[in-house]
Amino acid sequence: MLSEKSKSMKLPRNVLIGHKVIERSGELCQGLGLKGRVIVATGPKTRKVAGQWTADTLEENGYEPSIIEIQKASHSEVDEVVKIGKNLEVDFIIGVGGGKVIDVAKVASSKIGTPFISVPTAASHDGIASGRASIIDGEDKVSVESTPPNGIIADTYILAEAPWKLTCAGCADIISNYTAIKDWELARKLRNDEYSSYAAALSKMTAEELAANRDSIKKGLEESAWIVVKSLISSGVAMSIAGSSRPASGAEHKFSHMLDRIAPNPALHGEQCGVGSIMMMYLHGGDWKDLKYILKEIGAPVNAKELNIKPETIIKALTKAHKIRPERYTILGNEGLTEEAAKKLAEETEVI
Ligand SMILES: NC(=O)C1=CN([C@@H]2O[C@H](COP(=O)(O)OP(=O)(O)OC[C@H]3O[C@@H](n4cnc5c(N)ncnc54)[C@H](OP(=O)(O)O)[C@@H]3O)[C@@H](O)[C@H]2O)C=CC1
Ligand SMILES: O=C(CO)COP(=O)(O)O
Ligand SMILES: [Zn+2]
Repeated sequence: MLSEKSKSMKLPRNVLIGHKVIERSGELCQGLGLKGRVIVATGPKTRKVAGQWTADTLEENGYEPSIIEIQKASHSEVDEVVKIGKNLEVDFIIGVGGGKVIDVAKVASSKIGTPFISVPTAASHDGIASGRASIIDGEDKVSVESTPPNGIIADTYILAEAPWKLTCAGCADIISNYTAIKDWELARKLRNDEYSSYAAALSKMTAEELAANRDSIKKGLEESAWIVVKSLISSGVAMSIAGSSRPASGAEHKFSHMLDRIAPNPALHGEQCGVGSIMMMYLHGGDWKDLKYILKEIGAPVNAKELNIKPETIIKALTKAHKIRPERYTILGNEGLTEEAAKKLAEETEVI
């Protein structure tokens, strides 16, 4: 009954995008009513690029920052941040870095119950703006529900200087929304899965916008960082609306997560999702050639060789991908692909 229906959505409140907006970190935090002590979680490289800068800016604005360097997205590092945060009685946490740093800071702030500000230094995937976090937990490395950032500071000057490969991976993560949506629609039809047409439309539109603007995505162009980070934020919001990663994660993500488990040297998250998306689009009977063309134009990998992953590992990942998060129904079904079908799929799409 409609009268009994309820839904809670947590979304970022203040988003600052632009050239050297890190200098306005204090202003964003004040706008959110934040005061006092803050942990600035950052990485060894990203500290030099933006972490120290953020801490200095906050200090100039009357905050008391303490910098913590994150090495790995692991539970022990989350626990360490939580411990330090409780000891210092911090008022909020800022994550300044790539996905690893953002996820650790996101989960730690959620555990302490403090606000969280996301300051991505690389436009590498859509976790920078979402309420999802991916922490290494033995075999398990899919995202889990956490708290979305209260604020986002996306400095295009920093993002444009990040390794270009990371930006291309972010684009591919967005392009993979095309197949994630197809899987979600399938699960709705076959399983009556909960579905949000708003979240699906936003996710699809985000991929379409990025594809339409791909000519402006070029190395060294600050405009590119704008386009990509806006898309990543939009995709993150789609996930927050849905209350799950469904709008941005389907069979192509299962394939990527399986590669993370079995490949000796996995490629970047978005790179693997992009290649997975080509193959899942083929299975859906969609225009996989166009999707491949878009990825190629962006400069993202489109085959096993470019991922630097062996063909046999690709086939194995295809046959085992359905075992990731089995409750999420996708084009891979409950049984997954046979080895022969997986080989044929990878060959026909020229992934191997
Ligand atoms: N929450 C979610 O929904 C999702 C989370 N993930 C997770 O995110 C992580 C991957 O994130 P990703 O961003 O690709 O990789 P990392 O955060 O591991 O960053 C990759 C490397 O790039 C460096 N780096 C980042 N920004 C810059 C910059 N501007 N200049 C120079 N170097 C830079 C980092 O430095 P440093 O050493 O300082 O960190 C690091 O060495 C994984 O843990 C993955 O599981 C992936 C997808 C979705
Ligand atoms: O990467 C994501 C969306 O792009 C999150 O997906 P998962 O929930 O599959 O980790
Ligand atoms: Zn992703």
